[in-house]
Amino acid sequence: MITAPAKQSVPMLKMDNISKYYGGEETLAPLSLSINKGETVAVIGPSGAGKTTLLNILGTIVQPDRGQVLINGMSSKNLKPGRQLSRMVGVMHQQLDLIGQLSVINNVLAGRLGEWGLLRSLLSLIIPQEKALAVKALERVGIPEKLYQKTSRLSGGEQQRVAMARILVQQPQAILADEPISSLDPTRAVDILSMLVNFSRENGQTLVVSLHSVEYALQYFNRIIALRHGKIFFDRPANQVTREDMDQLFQIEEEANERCKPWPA
Ligand SMILES: Nc1ncnc2c1ncn2[C@@H]1O[C@H](COP(=O)(O)OP(=O)(O)OP(=O)(O)O)[C@@H](O)[C@H]1O
Repeated sequence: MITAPAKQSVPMLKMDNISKYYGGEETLAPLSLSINKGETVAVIGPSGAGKTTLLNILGTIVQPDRGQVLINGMSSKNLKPGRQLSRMVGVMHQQLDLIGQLSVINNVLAGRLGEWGLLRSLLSLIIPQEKALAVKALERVGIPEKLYQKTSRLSGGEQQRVAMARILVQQPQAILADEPISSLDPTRAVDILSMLVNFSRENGQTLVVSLHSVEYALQYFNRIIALRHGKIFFDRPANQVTREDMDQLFQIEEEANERCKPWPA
């Protein structure tokens, strides 16, 4: 009997030999990786390793100097900004990109801008469009009562929830979040991170998050991509990462130690 070959699914996110230079310095070395649909991935590494740059390239916010990014099998260069791109990837930046002067509902509905044309987007500032979507998303992140509040009056943790509600409303196939818990205390950090991971799992979305906390990376994510000096230091399932891997990843540079030696007498 002849059996059909197993159908290979297209990776959700793929980087082929990506390089990025800033001021002549190599920020990302030729780097390749592939992330499947529905994977939850933490990107970790020392400060300056290139985590934000990697996420920004995957999110098509920054263009690589060499190589190509494929999103759901399509070159990112061919994805049209607007509806097509917003259905594929949603990005949560460290700074959240909320407009403080606007009410929460308008910031949440900004997740729909990719779907709406210019006129509808402008109209929504006066008469919020698809209000039910915003209400539902705010209920899911636990702050439905903040619907009409001015966003700048919310606490840091509440603003983080607004940014999450905006992603829920956008419903991209892949969510890229850059240090989504950096400004939060440990209890709120756990709330936000578990919410993000649970929502993306429920919706079958791919999730890629950059994190400083190794502990949270190992606890919440299936796969860990570790960067060091713009290169992949290791890339493996979270349950196969060892203490030794982490020690090596974060070890202080020998040169840095040299620099810190006391002056000779
Ligand atoms: N727009 C830019 N212009 C110039 N240099 C940049 C730019 N963006 C990043 N870099 C440099 O690229 C390197 C990697 O930065 P990146 O922010 O990607 O690292 P990171 O791993 O996210 O760091 P952190 O954990 O501190 O946020 C750093 O040396 C940084 O100074």
